[in-house]
Amino acid sequence: MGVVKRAAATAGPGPALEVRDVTVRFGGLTALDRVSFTVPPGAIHAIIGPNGAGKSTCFNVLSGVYRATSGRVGFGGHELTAMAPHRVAGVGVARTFQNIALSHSQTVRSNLLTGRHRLTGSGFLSAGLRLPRARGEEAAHAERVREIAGFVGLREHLETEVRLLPYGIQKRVELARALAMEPRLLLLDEPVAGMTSAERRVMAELVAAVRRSLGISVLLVEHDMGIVMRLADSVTVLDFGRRIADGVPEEIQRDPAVIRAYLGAEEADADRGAGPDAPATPPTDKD
Ligand SMILES: Nc1ncnc2c1ncn2[C@@H]1O[C@H](COP(=O)(O)OP(=O)(O)OP(=O)(O)O)[C@@H](O)[C@H]1O
Repeated sequence: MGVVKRAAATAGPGPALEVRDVTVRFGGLTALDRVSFTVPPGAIHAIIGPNGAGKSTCFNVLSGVYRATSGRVGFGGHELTAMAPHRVAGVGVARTFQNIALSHSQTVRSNLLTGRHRLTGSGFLSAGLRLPRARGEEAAHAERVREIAGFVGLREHLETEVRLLPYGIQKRVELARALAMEPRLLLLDEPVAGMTSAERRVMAELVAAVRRSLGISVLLVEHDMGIVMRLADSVTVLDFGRRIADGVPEEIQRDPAVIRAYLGAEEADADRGAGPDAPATPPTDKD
């Protein structure tokens, strides 16, 4: 992995993310029920909980995909709950997706350049006409894409079409595309899902490096408790849309309500005949 600095435009610590009393209802179902938590600048914060707890709904509210029924999400003076996804990205919040959302028939380079479009000051018209300012910008974007690709260990794959790469590397391209947007807060939706243990280790190191080297805050949804307990400074636990615990990983692992929620989920899976690979896992750091 190479060295990359935070881009000048986003230098300095970003603001805190403040989620306050967010409720989301789908008809009669309350997917999130007055959920609150804070992600301080430069922190790695995880949201965990059994299946159906409301984690994805929470991400979708933060990234502008879902509108909250009530509550607020503040980020540096911006109210995210009122914004469409492209505007959320515009204030420095980038996300990755549980299922990779890249242009598979395009190269890694063009996927990363797409991630930078919101930063293109001279606009597509002048870029199309290749005016001098646009040409300068184009070169700066190309250089930054090379740096970011180096940072996530993708430089040798820049000219490869995404569909030809192994899954674990595609997940890194997804992370790199989010970084190409020069975010101040990164929302990672199950970044190690479906990976081998070697790929998981690489991704965990990368996420730690994103915070350490770039100072970017990270909000993480992840089922792999080993990764969560190793990476996160603090954890919010959801169950049936409610926040049942919030604290440092060591506290969370010992919290009786958390243990009950996970054991309850396991019993429910057992009742439904789910096998030993059922995803609900009590939050130990041994898996
Ligand atoms: N668009 C939607 N319309 C209706 N119900 C929804 C919608 N999105 C989520 N839900 C419901 O809201 C609840 C929370 O779902 P959500 O996907 O947020 O949970 P989760 O914690 O991310 O689960 P998993 O770990 O399985 O991904 C579930 O009961 C789900 O069925």
